[in-house]
Amino acid sequence: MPTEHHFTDSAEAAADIAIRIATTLEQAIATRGVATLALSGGRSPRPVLESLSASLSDWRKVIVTLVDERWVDPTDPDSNEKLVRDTLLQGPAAAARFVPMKNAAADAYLGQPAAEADFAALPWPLDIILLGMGDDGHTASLFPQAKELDEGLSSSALTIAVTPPAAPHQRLSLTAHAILSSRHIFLQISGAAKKTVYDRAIAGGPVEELPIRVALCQDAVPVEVWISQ
Ligand SMILES: O=C1O[C@H](COP(=O)(O)O)[C@@H](O)[C@H](O)[C@H]1O
Repeated sequence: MPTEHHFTDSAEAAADIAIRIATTLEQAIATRGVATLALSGGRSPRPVLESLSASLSDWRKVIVTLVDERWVDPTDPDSNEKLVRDTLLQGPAAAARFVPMKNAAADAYLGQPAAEADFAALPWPLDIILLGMGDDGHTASLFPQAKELDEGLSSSALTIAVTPPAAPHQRLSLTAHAILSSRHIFLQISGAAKKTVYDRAIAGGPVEELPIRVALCQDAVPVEVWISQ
């Protein structure tokens, strides 16, 4: 079962996640000389990333990457890379090494092999995977009812190209295998709608129905969840 942290205020939750990420990265650097952090996109992580940027003094030994990406130009407002560059990778945090998911290929399916090679070159297991969750129970870009979902749940690859059934843009996503090849999974849940989905997910059931169960219904990797209004 995940360890839950409850907050009434989402800003306080975001600040607490940032502190927890920073201390975990510092421990990883002290132990292994390098720390790795894979971030989700969307709306939820913005305050975490803004707070985290100033929470660590030395970013030079940190590798930052993504959990998923929309196959759009990195200047597009929907780009998760843009979110991370605009929020986290500012000031001293610009010294971190950022590994993008998006490359120059024309679409996510054509780009997946090069992205897979980039991700295979990272030092696994990653130290932290920060997950979000959509109101449909998707995490990363493992969407319920996507035609690639079974492969995303069972593949031994690290990455998969995905066409979301009801969301814009082709995606590249970490697979379930990659998500569970991490030392820590942190999950951010804010708002009543997501809390309802989260409660359904931890009650058990098929992972295909609510893919966030990949992270919640397993014992291999410790999971911490920050829940706020
Ligand atoms: O499309 C995505 O959605 C989820 C949830 O995003 P949010 O805007 O509801 O916070 C996110 O975790 C994922 O990385 C993103 O690409």
